[in-house]
Amino acid sequence: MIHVQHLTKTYDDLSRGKFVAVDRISFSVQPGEIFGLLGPNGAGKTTVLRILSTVLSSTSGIATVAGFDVSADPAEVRKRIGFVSNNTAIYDRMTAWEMVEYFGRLHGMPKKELTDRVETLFEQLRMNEFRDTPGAKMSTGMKQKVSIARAMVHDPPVLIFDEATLGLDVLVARNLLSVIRDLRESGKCLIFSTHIMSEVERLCDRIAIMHRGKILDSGTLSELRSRHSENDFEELFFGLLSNHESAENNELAHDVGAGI
Ligand SMILES: Nc1ncnc2c1ncn2[C@@H]1O[C@H](COP(=O)(O)OP(=O)(O)OP(=O)(O)O)[C@@H](O)[C@H]1O
Repeated sequence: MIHVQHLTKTYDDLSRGKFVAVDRISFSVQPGEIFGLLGPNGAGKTTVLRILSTVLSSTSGIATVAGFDVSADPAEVRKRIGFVSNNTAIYDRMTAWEMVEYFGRLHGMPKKELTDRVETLFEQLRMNEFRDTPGAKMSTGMKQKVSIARAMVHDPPVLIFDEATLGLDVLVARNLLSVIRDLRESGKCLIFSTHIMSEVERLCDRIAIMHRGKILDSGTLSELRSRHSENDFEELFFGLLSNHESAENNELAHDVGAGI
């Protein structure tokens, strides 16, 4: 469903010059699977997800969603993808219902189909008690549900959650994780990015650990544990990060020594 191969993104940064934010990464995600992108701030997660959702172009490499190339067929990709982040704008004066319906209209959904779909979503995400509440009066949890509903209104087979639990209290975050599990059961293809280790441990079928633009390793939790002979996931994660940093520093020292 999602295929990423040797994907690279270089930014022209005023202070850092050419900066490689994503460095030749590859991964695939299948329907009915939750794929976790785990990495510290600045690892490159958001950049990858923004390329997949067609809002950012890559420098090189290939990314396809449901068989459509993100650069060649962005409109086809957008039809098949929903994006949930932690900073989706919620309009103060629109009600929950109006906001979700509005996004359905943007996707060109016919009236009857749209009304049925919004009914189903409000039921599924338990949003009926605040369907007429305007954005200005919503709690953080209500706003997050509206963000999810509007990302799902066109029933995309792929859903991307970018640091979606950031700033949520534990109860709301827990509820979101359970919604994501339900989506997996319904066969959706899901990518979940976070810097919180316990979330990927509890939720994800496969995990890619990202740092400084690279995927350091990926696999199921048990594959990662056995490959690195480490049962404690936190130890495993920090071990991978610090090995990578030492290797990069050694490479740099070698290049400086050789006058490169
Ligand atoms: N427009 C830009 N111009 C220059 N550098 C950028 C730009 N956008 C992102 N970066 C840099 O690219 C790197 C990766 O950023 P990105 O936001 O993808 O990381 P992330 O893993 O999502 O981290 P975070 O959780 O902090 O958002 C960072 O060093 C960031 O400063």
